Amino acid sequence: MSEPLLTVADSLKDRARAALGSRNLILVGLMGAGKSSVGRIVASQLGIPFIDSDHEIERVSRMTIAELFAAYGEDEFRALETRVIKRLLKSGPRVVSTGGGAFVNERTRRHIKRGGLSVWLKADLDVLWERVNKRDTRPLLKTENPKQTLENLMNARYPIYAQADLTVLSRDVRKEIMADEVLTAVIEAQKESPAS
Ligand SMILES: Nc1ncnc2c1ncn2[C@@H]1O[C@H](COP(=O)(O)OP(=O)(O)O)[C@@H](O)[C@H]1O
Ligand SMILES: O=C(O)C1=C[C@@H](OP(=O)(O)O)[C@@H](O)[C@H](O)C1
Ligand SMILES: [Mg+2]
Repeated sequence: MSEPLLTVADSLKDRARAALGSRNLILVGLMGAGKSSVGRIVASQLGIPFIDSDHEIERVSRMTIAELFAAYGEDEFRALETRVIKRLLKSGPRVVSTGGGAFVNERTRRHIKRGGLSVWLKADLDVLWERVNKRDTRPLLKTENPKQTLENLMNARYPIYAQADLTVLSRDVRKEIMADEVLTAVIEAQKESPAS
């Protein structure tokens, strides 16, 4: 009797899982890029735990991100974010979705670079804006002109996100398709650098 053929989708998951090994996969990029929602799908495809650093920060502090910014300011939030991400990356494999400012912070970036394979979900301004303007939970966008603020953040941060190991273009396609593209990028990276 012949062996059942693996479906294309199964082989994508399996190949990505093998390529990742015991490393963590860390999603970085601007607000609205899809780190939290795509990261969750990627983890479930890979069959490994998913953690969103913002959710973990909210869990340990018992405050929302907005409350933390309001009560302690951005610098304190960044210090807490560094500690939480350092701890989350201590063991793997996991998919860790970070908040948009995490990779921009030098200390946090160092932990991410050491802690696994980083993926930048890169999107253009209109895609990001369409997504973030539907919710008012992001303290950095509570400005007179939030779209301009987002554009300023893009200009300041994109050269830094470009230091991530991999880049995947985040566009208006289903989140499942974005997740498959992340898996494909993990496989491709392994082909280019099999020792890693
Ligand atoms: N590929 C996508 N297509 C449509 N909507 C998306 C896509 N990716 C994310 N979203 C939506 O955009 C918003 C921001 O996504 P989220 O995952 O929270 O981004 P991030 O964590 O990078 O800020 C959410 O409402 C999410 O459902
Ligand atoms: O870009 C940033 O500095 C931030 C992004 C947010 O996460 P998302 O990128 O998941 O929205 C959250 O960590 C906080 O509001 C600060
Ligand atoms: Mg998020």
